[in-house]
Amino acid sequence: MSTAPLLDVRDLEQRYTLPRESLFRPPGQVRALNGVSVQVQAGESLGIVGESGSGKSTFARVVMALERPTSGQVALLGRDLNRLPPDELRRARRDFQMVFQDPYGSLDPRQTIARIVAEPLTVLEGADRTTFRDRVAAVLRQVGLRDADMDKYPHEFSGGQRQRIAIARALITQPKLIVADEPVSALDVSVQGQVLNLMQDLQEQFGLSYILISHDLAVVDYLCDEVAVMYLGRIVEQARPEDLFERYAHPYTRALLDAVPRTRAGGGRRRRGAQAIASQSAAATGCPYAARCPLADQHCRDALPELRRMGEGHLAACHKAEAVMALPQTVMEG
Ligand SMILES: Nc1ncnc2c1ncn2[C@@H]1O[C@H](COP(=O)(O)OP(=O)(O)OP(=O)(O)O)[C@@H](O)[C@H]1O
Repeated sequence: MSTAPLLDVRDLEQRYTLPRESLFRPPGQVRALNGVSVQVQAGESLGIVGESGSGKSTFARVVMALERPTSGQVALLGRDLNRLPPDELRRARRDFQMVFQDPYGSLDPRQTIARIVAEPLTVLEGADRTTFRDRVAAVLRQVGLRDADMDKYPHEFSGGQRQRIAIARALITQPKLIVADEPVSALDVSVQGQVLNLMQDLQEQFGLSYILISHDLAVVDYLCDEVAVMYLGRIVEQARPEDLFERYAHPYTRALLDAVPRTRAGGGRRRRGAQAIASQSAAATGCPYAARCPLADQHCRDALPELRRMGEGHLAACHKAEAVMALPQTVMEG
């Protein structure tokens, strides 16, 4: 039996016009999202990985309806968020919340934890924040903090605790989807696991879905049912984590895996190594990855590869996918 997805993203395009370099030249454009389609089922989690500049944060902002896409659709529970009147969009925000990367920068230092955590309710229900103390206390307990913490200020907490506070703020509206943009990358490695465990527990308890954006493949492996690999605004591979790590079909996925040595199932999480910044000056035709790809031939430079099925639930946009899958996939023996 197939059920309607919680989130249905279709053909998302986001172009930014760059400032004119000179009066005599037309302004340049960045195609931050280039035809992204993806679905998330209720209670399931999607990881988005890719280098800096691949469009991950743009995807998060557009899915959160913080910016309107140039074209394409973001439907949550069957409602196209970009077509909702402002009032309905404000009410719909109850169902999707965001957790940001920086637990230091994302919490207002002048506000108490109670006010910070109650903020989404204030926006939604417009009532006085003091009436929300019981609900704040309840979510603080859910994230492993104490009732008394609500009268403190952010500087009194460690990085991991601040991220728990940010998660509490996202949880307070009882959302169905939480978009988490690099939720643990600013934290010590020892604390990362605790926050990911908490996110997993909350998912089981409340049937939440996550979109988890990370440059760290180990993080998405831990928490996600499915992983999409982005390169220059496109999804170039999408699969269950075990397939992505053990049967990857795109050379860019291999390059990402090579950049972060790790072991599966061993808790061998590590911080990222040096990551190249992807260039947006991709040729209009051909595979955007061809210039960096060791397997590229003339066909790759001429024809854009579409996403195609490589196995059950496994998509890859590579003319050489079969050859990539036939390579010894030994990079994971970290
Ligand atoms: N408001 C904007 N105006 C112009 N260009 C933008 C804007 N936002 C993003 N971009 C460009 O869009 C591309 C994708 O950026 P985005 O921040 O989404 O990538 P990312 O994968 O999230 O990178 P990072 O991991 O560094 O956050 C980049 O080339 C970036 O410079």
